[in-house]
Amino acid sequence: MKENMHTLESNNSSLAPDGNGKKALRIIISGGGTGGHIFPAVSIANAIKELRPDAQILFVGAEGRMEMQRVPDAGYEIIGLPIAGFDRKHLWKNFAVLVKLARSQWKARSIIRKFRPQVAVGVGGYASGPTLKTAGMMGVPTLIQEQNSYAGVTNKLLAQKARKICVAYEGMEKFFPADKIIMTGNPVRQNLTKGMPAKEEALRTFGLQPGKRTILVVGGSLGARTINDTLTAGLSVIQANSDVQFIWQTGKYYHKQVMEAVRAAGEIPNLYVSDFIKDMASAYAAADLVISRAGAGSISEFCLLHKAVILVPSPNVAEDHQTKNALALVDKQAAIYVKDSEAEHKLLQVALDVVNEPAKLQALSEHIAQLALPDSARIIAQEVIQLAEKSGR
Ligand SMILES: CC(=O)N[C@H]1[C@@H](OP(=O)(O)OP(=O)(O)OC[C@H]2O[C@@H](n3ccc(=O)[nH]c3=O)[C@H](O)[C@@H]2O)O[C@H](CO)[C@@H](O)[C@@H]1O
Repeated sequence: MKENMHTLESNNSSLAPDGNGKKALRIIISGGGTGGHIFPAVSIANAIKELRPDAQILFVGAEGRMEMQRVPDAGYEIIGLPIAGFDRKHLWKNFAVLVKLARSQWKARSIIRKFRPQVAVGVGGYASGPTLKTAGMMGVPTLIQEQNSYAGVTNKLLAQKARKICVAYEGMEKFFPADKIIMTGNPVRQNLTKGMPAKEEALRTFGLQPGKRTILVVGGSLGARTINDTLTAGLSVIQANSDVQFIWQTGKYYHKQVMEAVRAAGEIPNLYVSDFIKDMASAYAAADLVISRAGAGSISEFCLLHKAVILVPSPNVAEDHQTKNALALVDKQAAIYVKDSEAEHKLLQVALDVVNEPAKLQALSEHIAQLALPDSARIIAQEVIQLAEKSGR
């Protein structure tokens, strides 16, 4: 923290215009909790930097959450707030949550005072609440980005004060003031759309063989119990189908248990297992077919990369929004849908059938490609820069 504060102080010394006579930009991006919030944020930051390399960008996240590792990995500075979510099961525990919220607002205030941003961008997740609320109260213009077809609680609250609301689905006027909405799609990390590795090279990074059909299995940024249980129960099927290879992301929480089962099953050379895949560009390049949860960010990536996919939406998310995300694709023959409750008895067989049917893979890929919304990060970055330039700060 001391180090962060040191950087903040040095940021203060650069409030003057840059060498080109343009105003030096200072932008806060806040939110996180899961990859679905963090990676769009990183992508927006990258696009701002592409347009304005002089811009200073500071992330504000939640202490102990995934963004505290992933944002520095992407090359940006982040400060954590001591924020936590409300515990709906144990109401008595929420006193501590309220104290953390107050401390977070106080800390956000001090960060904003020191960094003096011209704009604060919220991408959803715990930290964006206190950061954007405080920014709004201090007169800093705010922009929010909603990834899903169903608006999160934090974004709904922040929408009243926000200047712009960037969305990825039609019909978001149900949640947000229509005049602030801009249809941008979800920003995807630039390394996934530019300069992907060749398939053979990608397979080698996972220790897999070139020339074999490959299935990438991802359970969103945190992993998915149903998908992991299905593959664990199917280890002998995977072993028996050695002409098909698997790249399996388990998520941090399930990794140990999965690895025990994999070790007990004996040698499976056609299987690569990891808790989290940092190099998603290689994972996508290697895959002929993807099995995945239906998180909004993942779906945007499948569309942009034209990936044939089987979606197993999580039934445990607000308003069942992953099923809605998935059905929007399934209705256009752009994805295959397997219900969470049916995954264990049919997912693996459906995947093995489809991956061996080139015409089906091709059709899925062509249909999903039509749903891609490219340029999302750049469009959002332009909005952010415009707000910053207009602000009197
Ligand atoms: C359980 C839950 O609350 N899920 C929500 C969460 O999903 P989740 O955090 O899983 O997010 P998404 O599916 O939207 O995106 C996952 C992101 O993680 C990346 N990735 C994934 C695995 C991996 O090993 N490495 C890696 O880099 C993917 O490339 C993608 O960029 O946020 C989404 C966007 O708000 C929501 O739609 C989801 O419903």
